[in-house]
Formats: sequence, structure tokens, C-alpha cells
Amino acid sequence: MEKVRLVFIPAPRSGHLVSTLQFAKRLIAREERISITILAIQSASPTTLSSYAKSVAASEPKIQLIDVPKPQPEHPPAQDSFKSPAKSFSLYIESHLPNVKKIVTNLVSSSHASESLDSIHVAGLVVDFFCVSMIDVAKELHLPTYLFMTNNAGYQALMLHLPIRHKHNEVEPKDSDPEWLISGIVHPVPPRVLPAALTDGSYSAYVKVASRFRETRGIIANTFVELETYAINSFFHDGQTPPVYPVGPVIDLEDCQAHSNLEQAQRDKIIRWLDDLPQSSVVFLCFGSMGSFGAEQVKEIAVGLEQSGQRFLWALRMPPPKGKGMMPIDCPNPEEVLPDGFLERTHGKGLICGWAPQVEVLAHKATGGFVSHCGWNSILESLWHGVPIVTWPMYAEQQLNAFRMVKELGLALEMRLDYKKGGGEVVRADEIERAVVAVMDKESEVRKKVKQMGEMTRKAVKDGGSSFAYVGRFIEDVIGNNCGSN
Ligand SMILES: O=c1ccn([C@@H]2O[C@H](COP(=O)(O)OP(=O)(O)O[C@H]3O[C@H](CO)[C@@H](O)[C@H](O)[C@H]3O)[C@@H](O)[C@H]2O)c(=O)[nH]1
Repeated sequence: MEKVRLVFIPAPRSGHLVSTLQFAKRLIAREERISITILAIQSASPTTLSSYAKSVAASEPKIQLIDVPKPQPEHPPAQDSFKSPAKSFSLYIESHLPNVKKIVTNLVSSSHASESLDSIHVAGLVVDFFCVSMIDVAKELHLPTYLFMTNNAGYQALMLHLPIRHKHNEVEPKDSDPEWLISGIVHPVPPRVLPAALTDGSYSAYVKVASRFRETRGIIANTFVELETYAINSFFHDGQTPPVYPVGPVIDLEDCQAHSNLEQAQRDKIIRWLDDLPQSSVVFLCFGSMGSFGAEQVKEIAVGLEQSGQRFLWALRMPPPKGKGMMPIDCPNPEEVLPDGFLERTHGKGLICGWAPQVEVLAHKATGGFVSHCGWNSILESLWHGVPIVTWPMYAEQQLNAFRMVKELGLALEMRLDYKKGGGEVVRADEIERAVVAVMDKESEVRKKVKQMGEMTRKAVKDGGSSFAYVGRFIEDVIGNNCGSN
């Protein structure tokens, strides 16, 4: 029986790694001829991600984990790494290319050297968006590359549009530019909701990444046909995009704490608190793996929450101290940043935590609304559990996600569409209060639509569902492409 190995190269970021590894698990559960090797590039700053990857590999004999050594001498942080984080991250990943090449070459030659009829052939690379530079390794070794998009089809449409725009206009976009008409996105896109990376000095790095999408053999996307029908159809009809496999939602519903520093006692405290509260009575505020606010904004949120009169669970995280990387930290003494007496006045009504067990919180019956930064995993998790979002995008492609969720899909309520972390803007308490009250409205149209979409998400991944079928097509491509090779 022909067996194949896919070599996954995920990006060392929690919003990317978790869905990629979950997709690897889904593949091997579905097809016994597939094994997976994960090449783990270490994050530049310490995180708990490698322990997450290790725990996934340890639980699945057909997943092998290989650490990619850091390049020697180590890749120095770019001068502008704080100003242009996306560019700096791409360069950091690219610096691992020689080490990745060594590892993949060894995997290929050991499969060739094996005499056994049962040998496992390397069938291709599956790379993250930030790892498309690894296409060069695959090409040298005559292997196909598949791209795993951890975000959505609308964002993919933007990326496919970028090199086309660049041909006509090489200048970085500005907020004052006319709206962008992008095939695959229903409404013209105001430049102010484009990813900050396009205007912070990372534009050329993004064009470079985007121009490689069409070199892949296929694009696996963490979305599903029923959610992004318009965008997905646009790829099938443009005659240039490689086959797209919408296989989502791929989210970690079981082991959601494995990639965090969350202690069991803290998790239990949160869930016990929710257990005692009425159905859909708590608004949850959480801003992804990198979201945090300064002291002035934190105070406005607190006042807005108090004025709203709603119960709340707030994952309050603060910017890291200067020179300590980019990852936010849990707030050691919340009373120091919150308004005087806030904790006493809201005792019993609200709970402040650091990293939250988000999936469990969204799954809890007491959770009724979500103030979210609109990271794609958060959106998929909230849809899965039928919890409506009010939008507070912060970084990466979240503004575009928020824009499409509100304007195109009608699946979220608008608070902000163009807020940018670090932009100096402070959203005032009254606006936050209104947003919180709106998202907790039990009768809202958005809530009904989100519940319906929630049912569709679950159907999509079940046997007979659209995403289930696309996983099958992807497997056929991988196995079919490999048949007869040795
Ligand atoms: O307190 C927290 C905060 C986050 N999470 C989890 O962490 C993940 C966060 O993912 P996501 O919502 O996608 O946000 P980011 O961490 O910001 O993810 C990055 O990757 C995503 C997928 O590519 C992009 O959509 C985002 O914009 C990008 O910032 C989710 O699974 C959450 O459940 C928790 O469990 N607890």
C-alpha cells in the first residue's frame, strides 16, 4: 500500500500553529496512508507553543515532530522589527531556510533509501502563509507545496489581488486612497480596513509573500463554503488560482488550554463562576494572543462595562514592558490600572482574568456575547458556539475580518472596523457601553443569523458536509499525485 508523508511547516504563532496541527490530526484520522512530519520553527521570543506541538505529536504516533535549529549566527532582529512586525517575522522565518532544506532533504533521501515495500514517500510540503519562502526548498527537491491559510477566503482574495495592484501601482497604500475593488470581496474595501502591515513598512514583504500563492499546488483554507461562498467561488472562476480546499472550521475544541500558561486553578475558577450564572447573561471580552491596551483605554473599558450593567468576563492583558518582546502579559495587579473601587463595585457581576480558556468560555451556556478583536480563530470559535461578536479589531488582518463580518456577512455588530493597536486612539466608555448592550440583545437579528451559521459550521465538518468533502479531495490529490512515484 502506497504511504505518504506530508511535511508541515507552521508559523510559530498561536493563531497559526493550533489550526495547522489540528488539520494534521484531521488528515491522519481520515486517511491511514498519510503520516505527518511537523517542522517546528521556534518562536523568536519564549512561548508555550512548542509544548503544544509536543503534546499533539505525543498523542498521535503518525505525527513526528522535528525541531528546526535556529540559524547560526542567529538572525538579528531587523532594525524596524517593532515598526514592521510582519516583515521582520517573514525574514525571521526565511532565515531558517537552509536548516529546513537539510531536514527535508534527509527525509526525502531516507524514504528513497528504504527497500521496504511499505516505505513512506514524502508527498509534499504544507506551509503556513508566513512560510511561503519554503516553496524554494520544495522546488529544489521536486516536491509540490500546499499553502495552509489559517485565515479566511476574503483575506486570501486580498492577497491574490496585491501582486495585481502592485503591477500598476508600486506605492504603499494610504488611508486617503480610493476604495479597493477586490474580486472575491463583495463591498469595495476602504484602505483604512486593510492590514496595518501594508502601511507600516511591510508592504513589499507582503507583496512578495502574496506573489507566491499561485506557485502552490493547492491552497487549504480554514473556512467553509457556506460561510464564504462568494469569495470561494471567485477562486474557482478566475482560472489562475490553484485549487482551493475550504476545510474549516479547523479549531481545537478539546485541548484548548494546551497552548497557554493558564493554570488549572484559574481555569476552574472561571468556569465555576460561569456555572452559577443564567443563560446568555455574560459578555466576554478577549483580544487574541497579542491584544492588549494601555492604561487609559483599560479605564474606559471598565467604565463602559459598569455603565452597561451587564455581567462580564474580561481577559485583561497589558502591553509587555519595554524591550520584553511583543507578547502581552497578564495584569499582575488589576486594581492599579482599573478605576478606583471598580473591583468592589462589580464584585459578583464581573470577573477579570488573564489568558482565558476561550473555547470553553464560548461554549458555556452563560456566555451571551463577545467583544472580540476579530482574529479568525476567535470568529470561527464564536460562530461554532453561536455567540455573536461586536467588533474591536486591533492588528493583522482583523479590520478586514471585522468589515466583512459586519458589511458582507451580517454576522457581527459593529463597534469599530478600523481601530489599530498602537494608533493612539482611545475608544470612549459610552461607545463601549452601547456596543456591549447591543451584543447582549437576546432578540437581535445578528444573534439569530449567528446561531444558524453555527449549525452550518458543525454540518460542514461532518461526514457529508462541504469541508469533509474537501478534505477528501485534498487527500485524493496528495495520494493521486504520489502514486507511481518512488
Ligand atoms: O485569552 C485567550 C486569548 C486567546 N485564546 C485563543 O487563542 C486563539 C487566538 O486566535 P485568533 O483569534 O485567530 O487571534 P490571534 O492570536 O491574534 O491570531 C493571529 O492569527 C489569526 C489566524 O491567522 C489571524 O486571524 C489573527 O488576525 C492573527 O493575529 C484562539 O484560538 C483563542 O481561543 C485563548 O484561548 N485565550
